Amino acid sequence: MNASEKKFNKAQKKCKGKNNAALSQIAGRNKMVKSFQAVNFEIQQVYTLLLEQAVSIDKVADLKSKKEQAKKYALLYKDVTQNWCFIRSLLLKQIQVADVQPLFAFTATTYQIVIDAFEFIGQLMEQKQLIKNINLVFGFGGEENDFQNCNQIVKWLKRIQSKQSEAEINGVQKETVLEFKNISFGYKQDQIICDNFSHQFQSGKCYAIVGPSGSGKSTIAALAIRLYQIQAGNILLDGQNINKIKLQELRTKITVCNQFDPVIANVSLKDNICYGQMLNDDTVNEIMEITQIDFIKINETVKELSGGQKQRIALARAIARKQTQVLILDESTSALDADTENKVIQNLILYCKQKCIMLIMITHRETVMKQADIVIEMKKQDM
Ligand SMILES: Nc1ncnc2c1ncn2[C@@H]1O[C@H](COP(=O)(O)OP(=O)(O)OP(=O)(O)O)[C@@H](O)[C@H]1O
Repeated sequence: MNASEKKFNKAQKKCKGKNNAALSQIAGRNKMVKSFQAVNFEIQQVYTLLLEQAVSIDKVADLKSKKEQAKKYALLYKDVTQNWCFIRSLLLKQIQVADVQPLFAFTATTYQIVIDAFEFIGQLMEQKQLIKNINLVFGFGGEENDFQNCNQIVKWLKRIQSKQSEAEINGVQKETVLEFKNISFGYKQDQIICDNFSHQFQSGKCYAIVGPSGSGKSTIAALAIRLYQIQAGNILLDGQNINKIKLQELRTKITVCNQFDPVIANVSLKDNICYGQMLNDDTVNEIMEITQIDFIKINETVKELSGGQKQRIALARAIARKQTQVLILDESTSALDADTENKVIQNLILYCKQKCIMLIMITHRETVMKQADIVIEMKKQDM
């Protein structure tokens, strides 16, 4: 066991039971947020929370002189808004500072989010002592300056948000090829998960990726959207190396609906599905039909949901992304009963064929596998 693994194990022990589960969940949700790149929606969510906190402040004095400072904060904020699950959990007091302290010991990149979020909060509160700052964010009982920053951020976020909304509409569908060319990857140097994997995926076709647990199916999805860097080979989207494609653009073209607990915001079903995009009610209703969402009305606020209901909203959100050319479903229907799952998969396949979207389903279910045009079997590597 090397030094970082020892640290990791020690930290995990400290971060007992419930906290550990909550943090893993947040890390998973954060991955989902990263892959969706729906920054404007995330901004709106955090913005609402901040606004609620700052509501008692009437107006901001001397905005102009603080413009540059506010811009800096806003840009920083935008960058880390991808980590909003974590920040939001802090703001909502769902987790406490003490819960996350052990994570500082983690060296794995997954937990970089924690450090990013802490750095952000630190900078937001103008470099004051870190923990003290976090308490200020929690309570918003701080000095006037903090509120001013908060209001300025809000204004800048609004501008960033309106620009992004404009950019996100007008999706076009076209023929797409996603090619994995002799790729090799392992999370650790001495542990190969994908060994010389190659496959060419075409749009309009439906694929199933199957194989034993741990064979690297989800890893393939993560590599396609550059959550990790491959160690050998190339991944090409329409002939272009994905490393050369802007992350935002790549993750707009390739949507991964993963098996993590999806982020469901306490807003209307429509807003949860649109997730920052502008869609009309007819489109949302059509998506609800495809994904068999019949347990809640379009304008109803989403509250308590079962696992299968959450999964259907996550699926709806994935297919609602207008610029998606490649849709990867990573066991996205695993919590549905057999009947509903079959209906949803059938509808999805039809929808993707009509729209010329490449559909890749990662699954353990034979019924799902049977509906695919092409089945790709992953093999577990010897460790
Ligand atoms: N973030 C990570 N850090 C380190 N190892 C990881 C990480 N994610 C997955 N692994 C390891 O990589 C291997 C492949 O995992 P992956 O999730 O891709 O498999 P899978 O075929 O999708 O499995 P399942 O069918 O159980 O979902 C597993 O041994 C897993 O423990």
